[in-house]
Amino acid sequence: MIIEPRMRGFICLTSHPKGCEKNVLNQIDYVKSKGAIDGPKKVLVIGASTGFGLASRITSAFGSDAATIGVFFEKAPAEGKTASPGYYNSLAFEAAAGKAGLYAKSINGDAFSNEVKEQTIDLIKADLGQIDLVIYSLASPVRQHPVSGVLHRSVLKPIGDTFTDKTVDFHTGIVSDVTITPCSDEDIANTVEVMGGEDWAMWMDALLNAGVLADGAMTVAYSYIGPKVTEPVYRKGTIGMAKDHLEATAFKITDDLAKIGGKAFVSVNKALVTQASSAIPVIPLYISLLYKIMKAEGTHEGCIEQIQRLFSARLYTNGTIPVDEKGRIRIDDWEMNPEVQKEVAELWKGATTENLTAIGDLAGYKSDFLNLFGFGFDGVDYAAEANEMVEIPGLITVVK
Ligand SMILES: NC(=O)c1ccc[n+]([C@@H]2O[C@H](COP(=O)([O-])OP(=O)(O)OC[C@H]3O[C@@H](n4cnc5c(N)ncnc54)[C@H](O)[C@@H]3O)[C@@H](O)[C@H]2O)c1
Repeated sequence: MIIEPRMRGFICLTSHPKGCEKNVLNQIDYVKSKGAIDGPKKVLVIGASTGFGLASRITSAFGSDAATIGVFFEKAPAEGKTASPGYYNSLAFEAAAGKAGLYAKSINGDAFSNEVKEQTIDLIKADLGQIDLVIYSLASPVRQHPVSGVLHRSVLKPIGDTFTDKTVDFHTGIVSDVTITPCSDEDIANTVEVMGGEDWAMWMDALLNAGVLADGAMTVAYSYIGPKVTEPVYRKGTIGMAKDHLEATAFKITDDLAKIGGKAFVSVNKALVTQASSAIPVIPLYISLLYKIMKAEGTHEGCIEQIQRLFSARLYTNGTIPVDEKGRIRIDDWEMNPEVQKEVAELWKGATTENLTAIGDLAGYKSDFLNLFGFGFDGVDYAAEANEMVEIPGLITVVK
């Protein structure tokens, strides 16, 4: 079928297999162009199909020749209906890994469930024995708790006060005010259940108890801090409470891993266009302004540049891993540069529908967003028939 983007709100309902392949191949080329990293050899990536998780899988495989197991929750294709982009990304990744002689297998299912954890452990035991790096990169709006069975839904709300500020509808370019009423205590608790550190700790516990973590194994989860303008809805809002919990969980996991000499880290990454971040009010306007400034000064990075730098300049340097006063790795350093932040704050004050295309990088935002779904890549013939039914060979699908 001919596949075109079909937008609904902040998601795109279709994705292009050839375009997703191009997206993955571009990222592989980038990692290869930066040279080898003396990095991990056997890696589990939880949330491996898009965004930072996909970039972590690609960097591990093509930067360090690592064998990778990827866990994700993606929609497989059906006749006349495209798969979700993470599915096609993973297909392309596995094909490229196979060509390069690298082990790569994937598990599609709910990572919050016991079943997916058990399947993953079985696969590690059967194929890899032990792993030396676990990347935890889930972004999800819901989590069914594996013990209580309760379905928790996360919310993106301020705490205490109603929040009003600018936001942009990145499809239309219209800048308007958005008002978000404060959350309830239950909202905070639910968001922490979904995006906090409990599931990360459960994974590490299960892997450790099963004996599938190598001596000195490391685990890294991703967090975000961001600027003052997004603080009420992000870092000081419900999601920020979840990130506080995730960051605190790193210390608990490090204690648990002491017996194998392992360590847990949180890496604070840059704000980027991903499916997860497009859903957060205010963030798209901030990202449009940030991109403009960082591109002008030559410091702009996407997921792959961020993660390649995280591996090569932070995690695997043969020296101590540098952390901030709260024990976090900072790869958002270029974003949080005070000069950059000062410029964003200035632009923010004057941003309107009329001037955003000039003062911000709305075009870059839109193009990155389309790219997430495999659209807008040079070298892909979008007018040609594409086979939506391509499937990942050997994919383990876990249905509860
Ligand atoms: N995007 C940003 O600007 C940004 C910045 C800093 C940190 N982060 C953090 O990075 C992490 C990853 O975010 P992203 O933006 O790359 O998100 P993303 O939406 O691109 O990726 C999410 C991944 O999680 C998987 N997933 C979701 N629910 C799942 C489930 N129930 N079971 C199995 N897999 C599931 C998806 O399949 C996908 O692989 C998050 O913790 C996020 O907070 C994001």
